[in-house]
Amino acid sequence: MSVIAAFYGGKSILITGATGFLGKVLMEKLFRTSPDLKVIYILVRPKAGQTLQQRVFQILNSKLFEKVKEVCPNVHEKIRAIYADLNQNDFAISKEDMQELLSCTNIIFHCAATVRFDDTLRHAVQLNVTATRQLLLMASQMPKLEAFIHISTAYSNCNLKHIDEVIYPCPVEPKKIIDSLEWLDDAIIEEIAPKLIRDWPNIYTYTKALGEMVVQQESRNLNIAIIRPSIVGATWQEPFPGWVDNINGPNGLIIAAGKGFLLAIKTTPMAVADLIPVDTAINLPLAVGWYAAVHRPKSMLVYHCTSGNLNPCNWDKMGVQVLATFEIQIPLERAFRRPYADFTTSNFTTQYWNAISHQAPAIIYDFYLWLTGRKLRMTKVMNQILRTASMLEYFLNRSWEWSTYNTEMLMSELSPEDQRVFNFDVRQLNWLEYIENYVLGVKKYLLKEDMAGIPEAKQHLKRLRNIHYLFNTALFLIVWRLLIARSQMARNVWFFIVSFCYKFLSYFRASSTLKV
Ligand SMILES: CCCCCCCCCCCCCCCCCCCCCCCCCC(=O)SCCNC(=O)CCNC(=O)[C@H](O)C(C)(C)COP(=O)(O)OP(=O)(O)OC[C@H]1O[C@@H](n2cnc3c(N)ncnc32)[C@H](O)[C@@H]1OP(=O)(O)O
Ligand SMILES: NC(=O)C1=CN([C@@H]2O[C@H](COP(=O)(O)OP(=O)(O)OC[C@H]3O[C@@H](n4cnc5c(N)ncnc54)[C@H](OP(=O)(O)O)[C@@H]3O)[C@@H](O)[C@H]2O)C=CC1
Repeated sequence: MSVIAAFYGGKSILITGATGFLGKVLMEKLFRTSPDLKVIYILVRPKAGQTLQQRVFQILNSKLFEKVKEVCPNVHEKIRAIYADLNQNDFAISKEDMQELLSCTNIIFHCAATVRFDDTLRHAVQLNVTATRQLLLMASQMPKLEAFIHISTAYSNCNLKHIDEVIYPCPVEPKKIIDSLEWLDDAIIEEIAPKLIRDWPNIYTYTKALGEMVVQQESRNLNIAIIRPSIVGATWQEPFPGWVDNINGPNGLIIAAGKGFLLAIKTTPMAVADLIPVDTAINLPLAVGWYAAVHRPKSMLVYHCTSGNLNPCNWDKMGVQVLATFEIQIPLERAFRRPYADFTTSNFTTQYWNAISHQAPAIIYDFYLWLTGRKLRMTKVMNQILRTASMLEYFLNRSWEWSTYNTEMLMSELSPEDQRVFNFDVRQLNWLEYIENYVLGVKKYLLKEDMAGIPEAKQHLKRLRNIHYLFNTALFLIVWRLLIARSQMARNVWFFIVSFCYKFLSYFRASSTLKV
């Protein structure tokens, strides 16, 4: 029997960000392994025309929750969606709901955040810093609270090369930033943002670092732990391999490569691709929640949830495997070109590829759409992909060392059964198999493509390959013909090649005649 699963039995658990990528997987695992838990409170806002109930209904009826419904048939009764907007004072939670949360909650998993790299400083501070402070204030009024687990990111200190499992101070106090945002207007805030974030690559990582500082400063006598996952990817094993449902992190680029939109990207091939499967990234907080509540460590512990130092994989290996899977086994439907990718570290080559292989074909394709009276779209899609690629460049061209002392220590504290049920040992991960399942998951669960369409997609790739060869041959012949017409040197080379071939063939024919 799993000690951790038993620990969550009968508990009231509060999750923020439960409608997000990590939040959904966390909720699924809790219901599947501890179906006897009392209730999961989730703080949700209405979105895209859907009420809270519709959002919860959609999540519970998704493929991800299929196994949960078998193990925990009354899952609908155990989930309590509470209206909340983390951008508002007191999260806009009603008095009655607030009372219930304060008096009943045993464990908090704080996953909500804005993960956009290009968010405004005001919004990112509000969500990643102020809301965290507000939640800690709420937590301090919860008499039954046993543990508060804060999900941060391994890149919150990506301005450093070696990162330990400690909280590093930010140059400016979070409180000062929160206070000044109250009276500064948006234009000024955006002007000072680059000066504030200094050597952080974007507002997201900077505000996550501020969020950690707030957790440290406002921890009072709470039992808190911080988890820092690196780049979170599709599920490895649970509830089934390859599940993924958003275009963040690598997902958008994987699609762009598979569809043949993206043929090159500025990447250091040997840099470590520090991916972590989402099921691993939630098993660790679940184990930490148990450990913090039961063992009550004297100080707040930080846990790195990374793969680089235990089971490294580089971008080259990852890129090659992604492309091979698309090309040979699981092509995407209606690809624009054959999946192919070049890794370049030079700015000049990147600009060249962007102009010749990305923007020019997009413009030509849009011209064709215009001629045939259809809506232009390729240039917009291509610009979006190139913008995303340039935002991710920072992470594709650097490697970090994260120490994992606390994570490994926790691993050794678990019983063999818990090590199996709440596995976060990435040393057991087979990258090639994982990437294959990941690519399959992108096709099946993210793009919702039918597997029955694979033969047709393969035929389409074959046609694209033939068009590619035909196009290259025609281009070569045209260029060569023009060169011969205009340059004496080209004519000499041509003459040399033809006479060499002729001599070689004559010699070959003569020697075979002699043998007879
Ligand atoms: C060898 C490799 C070389 C490869 C060679 C070539 C390829 C070879 C193969 C590939 C190799 C494999 C690895 C690849 C490298 C991975 C690197 C990963 C590094 C990650 C580091 C992360 C570190 C930190 C980790 C963390 O700690 S945390 C999380 C990280 N955070 C993020 O990852 C957010 C980033 N992104 C943004 O910040 C925003 O995305 C932004 C970018 C500003 C754009 O923003 P924008 O242009 O506005 O575009 P979007 O709004 O995003 O959407 C755009 C459109 O897609 C639509 N759409 C949104 N959803 C969906 C959805 N489900 N389904 C369908 N559509 C959707 C949306 O409707 C909109 O369509 P529309 O409405 O325009 O028609
Ligand atoms: N994905 C990754 O690669 C990594 C993620 N992390 C961290 O993990 C955590 C979860 O990330 P992930 O699941 O990927 O992010 P998502 O963007 O998928 O989910 C974010 C969650 O926060 C909620 N949220 C955002 N704004 C509000 C608001 N104003 N009020 C209420 N809820 C809000 C969203 O709700 P709604 O659905 O309504 O928008 C959603 O549930 C974050 O803290 C992130 O920093 C760390 C490392 C890597």
